[in-house]
Parts: sequence; C-alpha cells; structure tokens
Amino acid sequence: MIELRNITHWYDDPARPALRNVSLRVAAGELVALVGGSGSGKTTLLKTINRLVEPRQGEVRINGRDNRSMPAHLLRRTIGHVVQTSGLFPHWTVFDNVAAVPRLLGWSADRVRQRVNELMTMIRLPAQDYAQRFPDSLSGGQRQRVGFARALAGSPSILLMDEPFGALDPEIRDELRAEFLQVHRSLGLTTVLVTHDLVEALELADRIAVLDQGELIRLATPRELVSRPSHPAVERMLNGPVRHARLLAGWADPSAQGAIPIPSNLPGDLDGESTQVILKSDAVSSCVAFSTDEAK
Ligand SMILES: Nc1ncnc2c1ncn2[C@@H]1O[C@H](COP(=O)(O)OP(=O)(O)OP(=O)(O)O)[C@@H](O)[C@H]1O
Repeated sequence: MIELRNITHWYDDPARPALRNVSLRVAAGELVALVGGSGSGKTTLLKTINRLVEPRQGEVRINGRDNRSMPAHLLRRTIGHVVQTSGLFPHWTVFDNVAAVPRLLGWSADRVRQRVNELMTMIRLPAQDYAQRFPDSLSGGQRQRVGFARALAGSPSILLMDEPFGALDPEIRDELRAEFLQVHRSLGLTTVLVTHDLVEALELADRIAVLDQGELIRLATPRELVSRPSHPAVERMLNGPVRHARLLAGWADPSAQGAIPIPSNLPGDLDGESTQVILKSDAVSSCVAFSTDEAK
C-alpha cells in the first residue's frame, strides 16, 4: 500500500508549487492512473514515491513505513520503475539489463540466471534467442518488454510507470497494455501509472486521480469519473476522447485500426452507453526504460 500524505513540493519558487497538499492512498494490488494536463504534477508526484523527488512537505508511507526510513538507493531496488525515455543501458546485453537489480541485491549467479530466464519467458523474448542481444537490435516493442522485465526483476510489489506505452503504434500498444494488465493482476502488483491518455486510464485503472495545477481535483473509478466529472477541468478533459466515443458508439467498426473495446471488467458501464472507444492518444514519443538512477 502506498500512502501519500499532504504532499507539497516546489522546485525553484515556493509561490509556484508543482504539488499542493496532495493526499492519495493506493491499496495493495490496485492500479491508480495519474492524469492531467501537461505540467499538472503527475511525474513529480510519481517520483515522490521512490524519492527521486523529496517533497518539501508531507510524507510518503509504503506498507505503513515512511519511505525515508531506508536509504533512497535501497528503497528504489524494491520499487519497479518504468520511465518515459529510453534508459536501457545501450552497451549492456538484454541479459545484463534485466539482471541489473538482482545483481545489486547480491543474488547468486544461478539465481540471477534463473530469474532472467523466467522473466524473458514471461515477456515472450526467450533467453536463448534474445539474452545476448543489445537494445539497438530490438524493435521498440521488444525494448519496451525488456524494460518491463528489468523493472520487475527484483520482484517488487510496487511498480511506477511514466507514459510507458506512448511511442508504440496502436496495435503493439494495445497488445502490450493487455499483457501489462495481466502481469499487474497475476503478480498482485500495486501500480501507479502516469498517462496523458485518458482512454488508457479508463481502460487500465481501478481508480483515476486527476491533477490540475498541482492539486488533486478528482479521485474516482472510471465509471464515476465519466458519469460524474464533478469539476470543470475534468469535464473539459472528458469532452475529448470519451465524448468522441459516445458519439461514435453504435456505428464504430470494432475492427477499425485504433478501435479498442472498453473491457467488461470496468467497474460498471459507462452510463450504459458505449462499448467502443476510438483511441485518440496524444501520448508523447517515449519508450520504456528502467530508471538509470539504479545503476549509479
Ligand atoms: N526538475 C525540475 N525543475 C524545475 N521545475 C520542474 C522540474 N520538473 C518539473 N518541474 C515543474 O513542475 C511542474 C510539474 O511538472 P511535472 O513534470 O510533474 O508535470 P506533469 O504533469 O508530469 O507534466 P507532463 O505531462 O508535461 O510530463 C511543472 O510546472 C514543471 O515545469
């Protein structure tokens, strides 16, 4: 469980805080998506969890313990982090990239090999074919899979993800999202996902936290958010892709490129309306990587 308590943070100017008294609790096994406009504080909030940002005020508790109760570099070995920019070490093989945290954790060579093999099977890049390859010989989607494997290598219970699906073409993106959701559930991970893409948040999250100018303005299940925006900024946000989906509901061709079904496991239906969302992602160019901070 992650508890963010009254988090306030500013970088340079106390008069312009990036986060204003944000409190949020993410239950064990839950997936919470952070959404909001550019500069609303999503990445800053995510980084307070693994102490890449130390908030000026407030505290972060992980499984009941203040996240400052252990050195930051040790804390980060217990929290998977998949970041926006490519951070796979280019001169390291896939094996070495995935093995990074287990080695930092001091695992034996046999145990590291076993763990890497297991993860590479999970991401469908069998070790015998891919372990000795270098990142630049992989496709974007394959690199992204390696990024996930790397983030999960130390068996963290918490996963932080910052725009992990943004750079991929729609088909690969949908496939990876579905795979990720399966992994999140089967491993019982507690996940915080930053995304620009509201449809992605609606599709994946148990709850969605909406940030606006550093404030948490709405925390709701996808269904609640869509049916009761309760804030003008949330309404504006929903006037984008979701309204689009409503307009297109009923005649959208489900086989059309970019069309994805809203999963039946959403907590409720969208006011009994749409079963199809036309994906309108404006996500930025990105690929998945492990936090390079770990290797320092
Ligand atoms: N390292 C930094 N130094 C100074 N200001 C920063 C730094 N990082 C972020 N900020 C500022 O803090 C605010 C919140 O930024 P943050 O990156 O958390 O927002 P975001 O919602 O993740 O944005 P985006 O969606 O564009 O990535 C912005 O005003 C940003 O300019």
